[in-house]
Amino acid sequence: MAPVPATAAAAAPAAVVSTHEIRRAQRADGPATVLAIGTANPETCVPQDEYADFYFRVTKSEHLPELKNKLRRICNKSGIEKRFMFVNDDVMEAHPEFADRHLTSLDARVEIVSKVVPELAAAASAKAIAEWGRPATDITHLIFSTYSGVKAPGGDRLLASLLGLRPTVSRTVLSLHGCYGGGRALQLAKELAENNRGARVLVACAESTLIAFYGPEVGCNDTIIGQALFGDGSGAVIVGADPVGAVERPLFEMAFASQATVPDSEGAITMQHKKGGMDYHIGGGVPEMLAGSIERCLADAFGAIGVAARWRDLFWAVHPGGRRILDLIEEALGLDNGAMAASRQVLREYGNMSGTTVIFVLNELRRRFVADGAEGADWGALMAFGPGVTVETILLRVGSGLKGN
Ligand SMILES: CCCCCCCCCCCCCCCCCC(=O)SCCNC(=O)CCNC(=O)[C@H](O)C(C)(C)COP(=O)(O)OP(=O)(O)OC[C@H]1O[C@@H](n2cnc3c(N)ncnc32)[C@H](O)[C@@H]1OP(=O)(O)O
Repeated sequence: MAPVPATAAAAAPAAVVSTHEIRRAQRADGPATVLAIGTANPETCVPQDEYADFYFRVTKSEHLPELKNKLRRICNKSGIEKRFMFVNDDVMEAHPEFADRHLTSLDARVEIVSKVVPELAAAASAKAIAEWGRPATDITHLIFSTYSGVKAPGGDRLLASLLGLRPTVSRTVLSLHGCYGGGRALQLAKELAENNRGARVLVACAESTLIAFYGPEVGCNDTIIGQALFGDGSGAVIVGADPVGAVERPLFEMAFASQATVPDSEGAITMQHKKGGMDYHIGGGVPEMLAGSIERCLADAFGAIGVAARWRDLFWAVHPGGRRILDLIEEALGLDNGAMAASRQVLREYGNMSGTTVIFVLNELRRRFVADGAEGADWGALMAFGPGVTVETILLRVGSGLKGN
């Protein structure tokens, strides 16, 4: 053992405190709680019934009428009415190479998204911080999730600076989690908030399809399905334990969180950055695969905390990956058609914004609780899915800030 220098020995505390005591003092007393939510979208809004015309025009693909009809058919059945996006006529005029995935375009795409995605996240975060009611410098941890982040220093650094966060804010980036990014970020925020007394964690998810926007190709149905479903948006949540009475408003308590990987599902959803933009695959059997796994995930989660839950008594914040996913999950759990109204509303108004969508759903649920005085369900489940295939489950309880509105 190395000798202890005299100066270090002199600086040692008089009373010996065990690391167990130090650890106990660091832990929060209560559960991680959602304290504020904010959302934002880019300006360009395309109605779903005009999307096929827009897409085939800007990608100069009118010579493929069968694919255009297929996109129209899927758009009609998508349960989506409109979507927001950064891609518009100006972007495509400035970057005609984006229309052809075989041309090199990743550098140009990264150049754009590494600016606009953190800016969008800043817009959503600023709303969350304003609602929270405390200064941005009280944020202790930042978790930034996006599939557009392929650069260092990353969007988390730009976001922290746009918001004026303290230089000691502890930053983490989650990348390429796709549609389970929001669920993963919230789970991580729960761990941080409960294990660091006084921590206030800003979760910011932001997605832009610009990184993966290219023209249609015969034989590549993934492109058509992606074009029919996905949109751009950002959602931000502030999570902390032991809310400060007069200032902070507990919206949802996070009682338990878990992650599960669906067996034999590795190739079902994939994403990979390539020279012509982000390549993705969404297998045809994804809705069935999720519907077949969801009940086990819920039973395991409620079993772990010893709560006997009846599915139809819960409130639901489920990632609306596609209309059929919500239909099959409702069927698998024996739920009424209205159980996932918040997810369906977000799908209708924004499409699938990948990892950020579940935050929009949480915001919509909050809106509904405020509107009806938090009548009804006390317990609920947030569920998000993505590549892996990965299922994130968070058990929620309505917070005191939503009761008696
Ligand atoms: C803003 C714009 C720009 C966008 C750019 C794109 C950028 C995307 C970038 C993001 C990539 C990230 C991906 C990774 C993350 C995924 C995470 C998830 O959400 S996981 C969840 C991801 N979401 C899902 O998994 C979507 C779930 N699916 C659904 O919700 C529904 O199936 C539906 C709405 C698509 C169609 O309604 P439904 O009642 O089923 O109607 P029908 O039975 O009548 O079929 C109509 C047509 O659809 C066809 N088709 C169907 N599926 C697929 C497929 N996978 N594949 C190909 N085709 C498919 C079918 O063959 C038929 O064709 P046709 O015979 O007419 O020629």
